[in-house]
Amino acid sequence: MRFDLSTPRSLTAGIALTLAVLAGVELLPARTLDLKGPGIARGPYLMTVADPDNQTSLRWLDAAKQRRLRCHYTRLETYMGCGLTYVLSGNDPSQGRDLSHFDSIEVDLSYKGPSPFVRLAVRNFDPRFSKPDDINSARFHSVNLRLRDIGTPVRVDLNELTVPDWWIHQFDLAREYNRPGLQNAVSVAIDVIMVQPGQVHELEVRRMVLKGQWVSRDQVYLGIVVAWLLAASVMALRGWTRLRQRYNRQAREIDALTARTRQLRIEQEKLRRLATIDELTGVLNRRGLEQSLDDLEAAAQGMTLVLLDIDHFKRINDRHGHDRGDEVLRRIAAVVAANLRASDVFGRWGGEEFLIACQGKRIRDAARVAEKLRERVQQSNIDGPDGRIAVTASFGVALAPPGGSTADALKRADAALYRAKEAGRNRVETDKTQQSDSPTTV
Ligand SMILES: Nc1nc2c(ncn2[C@@H]2O[C@H](COP(=O)(O)OP(=O)(O)OP(=O)(O)O)[C@@H](O)[C@H]2O)c(=O)[nH]1
Repeated sequence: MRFDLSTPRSLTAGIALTLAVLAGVELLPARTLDLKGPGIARGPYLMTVADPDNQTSLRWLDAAKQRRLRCHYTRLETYMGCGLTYVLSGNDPSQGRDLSHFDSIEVDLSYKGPSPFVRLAVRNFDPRFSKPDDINSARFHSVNLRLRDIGTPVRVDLNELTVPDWWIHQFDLAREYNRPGLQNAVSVAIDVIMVQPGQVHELEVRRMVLKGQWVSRDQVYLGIVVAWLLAASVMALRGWTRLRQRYNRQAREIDALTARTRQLRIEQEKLRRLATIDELTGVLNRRGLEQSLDDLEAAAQGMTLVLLDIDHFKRINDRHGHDRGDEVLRRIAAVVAANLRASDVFGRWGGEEFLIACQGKRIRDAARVAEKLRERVQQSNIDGPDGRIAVTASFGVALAPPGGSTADALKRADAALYRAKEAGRNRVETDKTQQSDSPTTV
């Protein structure tokens, strides 16, 4: 199963696992170390010095079990030890046991005597300052157990152990060395201090067991937090990657759509152009001309219209054939186009008839343009296998004043053209009804 926190199933599984781990930590049996157990510590040793008299002042009451000891000093000695020691180091006095994993020590002891408390002490060998040949240089930690606290098994938290002032003063070390720490404990002792001559102290140590967790709760909690953070990070990363992939895919789709739209626009433009272009001559066809005239009319700036009709074109067709007739049409279109301005609108109005719309021209100027075109057409004789084709054209010119009707102007241009034909062809006639010399431009 893929662990995905975004699914309710995985989330439930994650929560269940967390609860199971938390419960497991609570239910896990405690880690124990019985100092009196076999092979754990050497001893217990009586706290004697090499003074043969002390042998009698300090002795086991049960030599076989070595649990009960009695101290009775009859006179003041240099060292009046009254207690027992468990040695945790082996042959190498600098190698002790790491007790830092333990939280507490359970002691079961009894005491009879005048002392108000019994002392529990642990020494820790620290290679930074402890010397193997001087056990006193191993850092001393102790806690005093008052009489009301003993007699029955008592649990002493290892945090209660402190480094006493006398030890700090004696070694005068840097402050950080005086902090409690049991990473390398070399001995654990139970004793009575400030023993006076004549006093009798009886001490029995029945149990000394260290207790702790196999895994520290803090570590477990930290592990759980880290695991959830990791899972959340993986989720976030996966989500981000998915978003990124979706974004890239959509970006690619948008690119493809944009390219397709661009292509369609180009094709549409091509089609639009094709629909407005005369296939034979390549100039605007009637539809194209009508669109352009509509635009000019909408601009309301006025225009002059020149209708051009090839003279006796039927005869050309008849004499030279339809193909040559087509060629003449193409040639005339080219000649006219070459003699117009870019702003002029020009196209084939139908058959052998062409229309020129000049924006903002006086009718006189338009007539002049028509005259020039007439000459150019006349000069454009077309040579062919069956001889030269003489071509002329007649022109009708009319004015569409600003805001005036183009259709009306076209009729008048047509009437003028008719007159040109009537008058013998190869000539320019202008519309008489709307003659005006005022410019149509603003
Ligand atoms: N080759 C060719 N001929 C065409 C085309 N369109 C029209 N025509 C011909 O053009 C001729 C026009 O003849 P008419 O309208 O009688 O006019 P015309 O012979 O030019 O006489 P006028 O205009 O009076 O000088 C017809 O014979 C049409 O068939 C074309 O695309 N190609």
